Amino acid sequence: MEPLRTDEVATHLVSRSVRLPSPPVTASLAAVRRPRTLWTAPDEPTVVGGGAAVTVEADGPGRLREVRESASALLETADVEGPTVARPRFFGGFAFHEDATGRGPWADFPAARFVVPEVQLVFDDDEAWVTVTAVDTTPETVEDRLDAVREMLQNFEEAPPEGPPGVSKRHRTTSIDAWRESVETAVSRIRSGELRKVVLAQALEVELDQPASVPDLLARLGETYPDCHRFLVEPAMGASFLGATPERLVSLRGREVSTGALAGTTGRGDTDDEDEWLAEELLASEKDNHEHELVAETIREQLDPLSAEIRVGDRGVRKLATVQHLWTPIDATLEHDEHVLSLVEALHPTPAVGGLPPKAALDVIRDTEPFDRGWYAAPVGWFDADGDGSFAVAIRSATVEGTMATLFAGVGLVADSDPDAEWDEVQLKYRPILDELERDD
Ligand SMILES: C=C(O[C@H]1C=CC=C(C(=O)O)[C@@H]1O)C(=O)O
Repeated sequence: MEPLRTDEVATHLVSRSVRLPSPPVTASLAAVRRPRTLWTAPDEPTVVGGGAAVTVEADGPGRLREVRESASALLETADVEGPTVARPRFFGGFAFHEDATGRGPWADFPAARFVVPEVQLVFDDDEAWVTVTAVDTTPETVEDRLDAVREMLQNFEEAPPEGPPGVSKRHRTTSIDAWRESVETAVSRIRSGELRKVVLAQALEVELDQPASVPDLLARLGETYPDCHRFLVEPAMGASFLGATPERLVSLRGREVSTGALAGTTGRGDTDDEDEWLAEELLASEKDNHEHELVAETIREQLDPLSAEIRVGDRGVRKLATVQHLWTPIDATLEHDEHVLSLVEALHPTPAVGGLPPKAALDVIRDTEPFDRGWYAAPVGWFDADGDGSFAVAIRSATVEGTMATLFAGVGLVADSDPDAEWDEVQLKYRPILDELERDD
């Protein structure tokens, strides 16, 4: 089906849900058809989506508003029967830059793309629900399809999990010399007062020994990074974009907002003592605290005009399998009702992935990075008919297409950043995905 452009007349959505004996998440993802969706987030039901009942795309500076308007028109008139947990939702995301170029693995990724899955499975504690949504059809047709999908899921034979596919070749988009030069130039611009912080990234293209199984890859990421947001978004054809990100951009329920600042990084120790020492060193580091404070301060400033109250928690250390980060939880209560996409628009890109001032930082990123960021470091997530929703920042991520994968990782640069230390930090941030692609032998 052709995506709906935002200037098209809305069609009529029909959606029905039924409860299922909980099937395994990975098998469900393997069973549904493209474009597939996966969303898992701490304290939220996991969602698997298959197919697209409707697709909304937009580009340019008004892309978030356009998506919201098209989606709202569809959801407001939808004929929905089912419990709230199983309600149809739009899943998708945006490119990092509003004028996305779609180079390299991003050829099929527009500047903004959301789908209502045709088949949506929601896993909430021990319960699972399947929802079928279709456009311009009768409730009876949707109910028949729901029966067929339920039967297919119940009879689906789960294949044994595949291990990592193995990596045969690697190609860096940035050499160490080019990196040193870029970091030195960025740092001197920061020292001269032109900007305060910029996040520069690299891409790593890897050739796999065999095509990666996306459901298995995501399942392994879930075992190693259980507290991260895991996501999968796919255009109908072309690459899959997936990741396990520790960074929540924003979640909105009613008027309650949850977000946080995540910036400042160190490695994990080989022993408990070394790990603790690294965490203490991170908490005491002037450079990392400055890098972090710029993010926390900007999020507070961006939420301020929309909020009746903002609550900033204590700064602590968030430990992940391969790195540890400085982390400050930030919650707010909104003054008025808002759509989550308005908050996404206000917050993206935070200085954890862009920089400060935002425009100067984005110019440095565009002028320096020799590859297209595409959807890396951009918002991915979902929203519903009430404008509630949840978005993560798509870092610790990669595109996967057949036997090719492209991994992305970046670092925040401030006045006293050292090019070689930042290079090492980028390599650490490739690990979550690379570890699941490489074979041990
Ligand atoms: C841009 C990335 O990480 C950001 C999030 C946490 C810590 C960061 C840092 O310490 O530089 C980055 O700002 C990435 O992983 O690609």
